[in-house]
Amino acid sequence: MSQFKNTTGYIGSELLHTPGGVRDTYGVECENKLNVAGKVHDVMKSYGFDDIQTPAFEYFDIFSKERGTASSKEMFKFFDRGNNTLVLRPDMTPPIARCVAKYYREEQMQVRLCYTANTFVNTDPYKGKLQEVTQVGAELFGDASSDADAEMIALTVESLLSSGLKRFQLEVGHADLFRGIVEEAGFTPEETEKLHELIESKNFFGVEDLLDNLTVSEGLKEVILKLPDLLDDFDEAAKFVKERCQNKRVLKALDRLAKLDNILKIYGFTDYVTIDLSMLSHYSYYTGIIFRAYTYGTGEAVATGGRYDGLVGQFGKDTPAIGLAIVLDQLMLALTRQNILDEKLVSGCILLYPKELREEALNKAAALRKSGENVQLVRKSSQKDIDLYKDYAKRMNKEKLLYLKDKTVVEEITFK
Ligand SMILES: N[C@@H](Cc1c[nH]c[nH+]1)C(=O)O
Repeated sequence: MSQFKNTTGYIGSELLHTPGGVRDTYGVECENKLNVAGKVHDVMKSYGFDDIQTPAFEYFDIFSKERGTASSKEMFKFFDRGNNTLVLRPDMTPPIARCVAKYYREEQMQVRLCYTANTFVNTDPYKGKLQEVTQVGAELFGDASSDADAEMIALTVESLLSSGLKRFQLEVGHADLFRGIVEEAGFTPEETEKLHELIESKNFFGVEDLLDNLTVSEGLKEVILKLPDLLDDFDEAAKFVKERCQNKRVLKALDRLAKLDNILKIYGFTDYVTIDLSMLSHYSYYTGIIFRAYTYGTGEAVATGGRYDGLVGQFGKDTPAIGLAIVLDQLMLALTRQNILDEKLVSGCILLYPKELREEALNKAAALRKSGENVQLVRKSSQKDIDLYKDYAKRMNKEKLLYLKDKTVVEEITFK
């Protein structure tokens, strides 16, 4: 910040800014955000998840390269007094995995944990991406079954529906498909990274170019180039791949997706789900199914998740895991742009009293609060007209103004 007082001594507007990439949420927007977070959280609780909170910053090692989370350059780093490197968590999954290894080390059965927490990613602020987002997430440990896969997909669908969102698609893939294909092709890590990058940025001319310059069978080439178009019929897509690639990892992944597809039919959520065999994982800790949900109004995913059977083991407890996160800020953006949210939430009341009636007012406010009403006390200035208070109550989106006129008379003015 350059200077915050100008020559006349007034505080400059620089002081009112937040850094690029982070923002304030207030008023109706904040109310709506907390409401939606509450609804999603209720769905997670209804699936038997218990709450957990972890610190906003951790030792760097929790998020180091081996964990397979966000890259080091995408993290906000700083030092404690002992010169340890700390990071603002870019992702909730490694800290929860750490907790499971620490607090549930002996548990042999499922552990279900959920959270509402902010994550911080140090992206280029000029790219317009939020650097702090709220996630409402759930992680299921100790269950390697395809039933668990399907349940987490169902939970994602139900969480999104609970927010009021109606039109969205959950794309489901498998982390081992890409890995198996490049393994079969015998690509080097550098070639694999390049291919990953090109597919991720949907640069299929680039992909074709790259494949033309590598030694790779026609069949595999076809698989890599055609996969993104094979979204309509999973069985057809799987057949197409199997005819061209017999890699064990790939076959196992296809088998797993077929099982998932069958269980999802029982949930009745197949309309919301598309199996996309070309999907890539954005974090390398994923080992099984991966998924992301998209809707209108934002290009970014409103939910992300996947299976990560190797991560908790890195913290000392070998256990399978799968989880999801609803990206609340993206979801709110979509709900706003789709006109699903209330633009004006009216709630609570103001109890206005002259100072002579203080005791009556305090008693009345206490009684109203006990009965569940939200009450804001305002002492009336004898200089100010009642209309000023009416306008104020409206501006503050209150449902009503209660004006204590004398010991027993309350004038009620409602604004709904
Ligand atoms: N933490 C992941 C989502 C997730 C939760 N559990 C598994 N994956 C993300 O931020 O994208």
